[in-house]
Amino acid sequence: MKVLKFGGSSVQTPERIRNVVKIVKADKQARVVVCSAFGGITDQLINTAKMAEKGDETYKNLFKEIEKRHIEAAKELIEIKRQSSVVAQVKNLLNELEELLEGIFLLRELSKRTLDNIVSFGERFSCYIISEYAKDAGLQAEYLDTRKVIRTNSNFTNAAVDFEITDKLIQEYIAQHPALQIATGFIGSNAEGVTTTLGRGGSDYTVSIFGAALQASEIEIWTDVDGVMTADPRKVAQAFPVPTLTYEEAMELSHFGAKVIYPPTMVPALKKNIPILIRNTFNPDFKGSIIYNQSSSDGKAVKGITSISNIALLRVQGSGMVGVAGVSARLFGALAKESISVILITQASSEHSICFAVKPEEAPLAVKLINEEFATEIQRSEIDKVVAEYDLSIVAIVGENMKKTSGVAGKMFQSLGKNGINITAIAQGSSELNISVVIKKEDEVKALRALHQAFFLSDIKVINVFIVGVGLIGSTLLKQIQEQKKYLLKEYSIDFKIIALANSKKKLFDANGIDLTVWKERLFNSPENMDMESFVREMEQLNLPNSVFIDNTASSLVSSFYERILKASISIVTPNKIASSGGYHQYQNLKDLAKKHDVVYLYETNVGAALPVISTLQDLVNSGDKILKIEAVLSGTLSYIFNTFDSTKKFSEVVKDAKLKGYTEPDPREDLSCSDVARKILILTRECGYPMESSDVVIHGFIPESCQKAPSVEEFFVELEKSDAYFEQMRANAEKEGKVLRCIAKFENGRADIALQAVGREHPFYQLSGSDNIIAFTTARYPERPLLVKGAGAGAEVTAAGVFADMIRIANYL
Ligand SMILES: NC(=O)C1=CN([C@@H]2O[C@H](COP(=O)(O)OP(=O)(O)OC[C@H]3O[C@@H](n4cnc5c(N)ncnc54)[C@H](O)[C@@H]3O)[C@@H](O)[C@H]2O)C=CC1
Ligand SMILES: N[C@@H](CC=O)C(=O)O
Ligand code: NA
Repeated sequence: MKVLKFGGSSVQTPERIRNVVKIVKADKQARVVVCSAFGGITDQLINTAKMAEKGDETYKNLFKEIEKRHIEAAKELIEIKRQSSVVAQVKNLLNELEELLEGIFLLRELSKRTLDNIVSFGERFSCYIISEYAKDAGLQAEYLDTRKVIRTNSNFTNAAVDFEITDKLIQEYIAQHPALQIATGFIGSNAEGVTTTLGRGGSDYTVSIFGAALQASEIEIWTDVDGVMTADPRKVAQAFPVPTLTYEEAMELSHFGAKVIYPPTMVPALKKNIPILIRNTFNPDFKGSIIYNQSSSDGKAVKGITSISNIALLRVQGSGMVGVAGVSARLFGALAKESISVILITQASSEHSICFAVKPEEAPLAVKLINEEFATEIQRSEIDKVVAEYDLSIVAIVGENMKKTSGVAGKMFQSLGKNGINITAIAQGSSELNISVVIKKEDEVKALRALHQAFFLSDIKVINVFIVGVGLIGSTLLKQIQEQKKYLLKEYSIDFKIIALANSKKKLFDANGIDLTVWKERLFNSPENMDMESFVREMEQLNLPNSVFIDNTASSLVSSFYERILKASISIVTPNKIASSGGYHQYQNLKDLAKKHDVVYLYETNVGAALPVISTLQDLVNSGDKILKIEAVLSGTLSYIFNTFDSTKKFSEVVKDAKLKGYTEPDPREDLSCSDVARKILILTRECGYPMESSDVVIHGFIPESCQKAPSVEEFFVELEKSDAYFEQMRANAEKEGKVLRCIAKFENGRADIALQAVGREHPFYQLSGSDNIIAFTTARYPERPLLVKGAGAGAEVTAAGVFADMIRIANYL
């Protein structure tokens, strides 16, 4: 035998009622069906009564609405030949309600007793109409006004059930009434037969009472969600229903906001050990959640993540508390006197402070009470004056199996830490059913998402990506991400979600992720103009976990925001060399900030594009090797130029060709003037531990002064053409000696310089082609034959691939 309950949203409209009856009809074991008032009616009844109490005559309009809704529902649901008698019965009830309201209006008085009576009409209307419709639908059904069987005390609006009498009344009634009972939720009556209501959670409680009294095999609570969810789906989109949970887990989860079921309503079921199923009326084929007394064997330590959005934290501390008995008794006694409920408590074993959370609206009174209670100690400076901290949230993970599993707390704190979420207080009940942390309110949703990710989606790691710069490198990167998306998801469970894109003109944000097949159109058509300040602000405000910022520009304005971005606990990947080659202090500061905020700052493509140059150097240094010398060809552009330039080509043509092939900087003067190489060798010296500045790098430039000084890229090319003969001469001279030209950067004995050199066959840099870079590390461990890194050092594909590889490194770290 089963008992079922359908809440207000399940019986909101005639169409939904038809669906409910269909579900009931399909269930041969259903014995009692408890229903709530039609969705919204209870509140409307209360409002109507309150308006009448105030003498506001427009209460009559509200009453008319209530009247209309029920008569229309009856007309729509009941077959023609029985309609008039059912409508007449509804009208009788409505007349009774109308008279009651009139009485309130005349007397201007609304007692709790009267309010209970008024509110009871909601369930009486709905269950009567539903029972009549059920008959039409072919069920042998009857209306049960539960005031006949649920006996309570006279604590109106929140009456306590007398189980001894109630159980007996229910058992007798059901024994005498073989038809399916459509029973009113929420209401009962006292010993004198006066109507009462059961307080919060009303109809859930009713079905639990019936289930327990009848020793039902199951209690089904039909609602508008798929079950008890792993997290609030309005805050965590990936939340999913928990298949099984214990009564205790359900209570913990419900206590903290997941309002699927009101905890006390489970008590009768729990006492008789009756499973409670949570089912979705809008998705009846889904099996929902089962709440019973077996802890699950699926190995999942955490069942759900939940939160209380707004709390205040109070701290009572001082030397006068250490080892003194009775402090907490006085503290919580003072709060209890004013019925202030304490949500969470922590005390360190030093006994120096007690910290606890209350509702923010109760905090001022709590502060006052405590300061009064401990006035003497405060005056003697034994206890500090207590103050409240506001705008905080509690986030908790819940699960019975946590006590059997190690590392759960570690995982919780790690995932919060990595997302820059600071923990103000921690509490774990000794039952180990719940670990709660107090954090800033603004971090609540981020924390829920990060924890949900860590505990439930560990199979798929979503990395939220913000990209500025979608030129050559940026657009190639997007293409690569799109091509590789499926593979990364399948092989590594990494999901790069592009949340924002921008170029120098437009920006586009979409918290649901931007579809990479249409990013160009979307960015182009975006109504939002780009400015870095608002881009960063929006990124900060979104406050998404596992966020990564990608800078694919060559802009110093963009890199000037890195500091702020790292401080917001957002990792950075960039091929832009400006930050790493600016002031040494800034370079070091960014590295320190990344460490401090537990995020990652990667810039491998600053030198040699995707070639493992910086990481190799870091490995050498970190493992204790000593760098004696670095000699390198660090410009893909210059390498390409000198590998391609021969007697058949003009120098200026080859430079244009390099630009076309995507090797040059956005401004090719930077390549030709060696300032790009200077930046790269400077970065390498810094990675070796030398605090060098760009002015310390000596450049023996080789382009004529007129080119060097050209005020624009166009004029630069004009000047370059004028110098074609000069470059041809340089090349021919080298060729005569059997040599080739190479722009070589060198770092040795703390000194860095760059010069164009003619090298012969014996030189390790002689054999280069395309945009090859080569880097030779002579170290204590590689003294004679240096460690060489060689390969294409510029170009869109390799550079984007290097950026992508850094992103994957971060994804693996987060
Ligand atoms: N081409 C290559 O082989 C390599 C390039 N790099 C670096 O990659 C970066 C990008 O180079 P490319 O893609 O060739 O440049 P690009 O000129 O093709 O694209 C730059 C992008 O940045 C955007 N942008 C510029 N200033 C901006 C601002 N203030 N705010 C927002 N967006 C801005 C532009 O609108 C454009 O979308 C540069 O820092 C370059 O040094 C690094 C290694 C190799
Ligand atoms: N313009 C650069 C690109 C890589 O940093 C080069 O030519 O090497
Ligand atoms: Na590199």
